[in-house]
Parts: sequence; structure tokens; C-alpha cells
Amino acid sequence: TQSTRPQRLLGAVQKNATRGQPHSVLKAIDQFCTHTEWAMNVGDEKGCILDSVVSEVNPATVLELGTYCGYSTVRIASLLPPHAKLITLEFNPDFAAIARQVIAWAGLEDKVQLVEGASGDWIPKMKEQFGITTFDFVFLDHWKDRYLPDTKLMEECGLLRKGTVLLADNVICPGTPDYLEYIRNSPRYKSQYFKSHLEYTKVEDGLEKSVFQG
Ligand SMILES: Cc1cc(-c2n[nH]c(CCNC(=O)c3cc(-c4ccc(F)cc4)cc(O)c3O)n2)ccn1
Ligand SMILES: [Mg+2]
Repeated sequence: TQSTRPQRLLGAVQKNATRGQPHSVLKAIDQFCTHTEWAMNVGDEKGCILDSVVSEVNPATVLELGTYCGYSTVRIASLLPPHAKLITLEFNPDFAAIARQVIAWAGLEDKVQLVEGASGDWIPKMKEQFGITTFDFVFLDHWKDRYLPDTKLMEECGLLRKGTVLLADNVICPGTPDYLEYIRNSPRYKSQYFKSHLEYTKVEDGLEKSVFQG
């Protein structure tokens, strides 16, 4: 039977990366996606911007919406302080199964809680299920038409505090026009655009960083 792209990506990690070395996992995925098969990881160019924002925030609690194969999960988790918690939500069970193995290969399973299901269902349950009060950092990288409703949902559920940083991938390609319109015009956020490119391509894309003002 045919393998899937995520399965082939995992194979490249297991073949070319060293267990317990997150950097080698990221390198193996980026090489696979550059030379063999494109895949929707945030990639190294936008990944460097992600690294700098995560390092600046130095978050104790992180929410990632959209795990896919775990590339950005590994990228973020490798920068977190010892007792920090990263919760990542993945809708597709096949993607989640691969992501668990990629995260384990990187040796970061103790920092990561991967939850399978839809963001709209899980965001209201964050406090009771995971003992979260508020998130210090949120990486939005899931269905592009869910960025705006889920941001409003996080506000309503009291999951954001003064200073919480939201970083949104793909605000140009595939694009999140309603989210950009809202977040750039809301007095409750201070936003900044980081111009970049769609992973592994020359197509324009970018990340939008927004700080909740409380
Ligand atoms: C909890 C929860 C989770 C999800 C969820 N889980 N996993 C995802 C993946 C979402 N990501 C993308 O669709 C995506 C697409 C492209 C792309 C594709 C094709 C092109 F031609 C150009 C660009 C590029 C990217 O960088 C992307 O991130 N959503 C959904 C709902 N609830
Ligand atoms: Mg993305």
C-alpha cells in the first residue's frame, strides 16, 4: 500500500537525524522538503523568525494550533525553559501519529502535550483539562479560516493576558484576511508583520506578531 507524505517525512527523520538532537530533526525535515517533497512545515526561513519571537517571550505556557508533523513543535519546544508546557492541537489523527514520533525522536516528549481534535472544541476546555490559567505564547498555524474565530474564543475564555504574544503563520499564503483585518484594527492588540516566504518556495508569505493589551 502507498505511504503518505507524513510517513515519508518521518522516514527521512529516522534515517538522517540523531535521536535526542532536535536540531538534526529540523535539518532532516528541511532537507527532505527542499530536495524531495514539499510539505507544510513552517520551514527554516519563517522558523528563524519563530525562534527569535519565542526566545524574546521565553514562555512558560505555549499553545500551538496545528501540529502537522511536529516541525514547529520541535522548534518551539527546543527553546523552552525546563518546566515550560507546550500544548499542541492537531485535527488529523494520521498527522498526530506521525508528529508524536517526530517529537519523540527529538527527545522532547516531556515538554509537549499533543491533543487530537478541533481547536474550537478544545480551546474552551484548556483550563479544566490542563490546568492552564493563561498562555504566554500562541502559535497559530491551523486552518486559516479558524484563526479569527479561535482568537475571539481565546479572548472569551480568558486564556490571554496582558502581554500574551500571538504569532500567526501564513497570513499572506494561503492567507488569513479576516484575521489580519481584525487584529490590525483592534485596540486590544499591537501588531507587527514579518515579511518572509512560503516554506521552501519564493512565494511571499509572512508571520503576524500580535501582543494582547489586556
Ligand atoms: C486543532 C485544529 C487543528 C487544525 C489543523 N491541524 N493541522 C492543520 C494544518 C493547517 N495548515 C495548513 O493548512 C497550511 C497550508 C499551507 C499551504 C498549503 C497549500 C499551498 F498551496 C500553500 C500553502 C501552508 C502552511 O504553512 C500551512 O500551515 N490544521 C485544524 C483545526 N483544528
Ligand atoms: Mg503554516
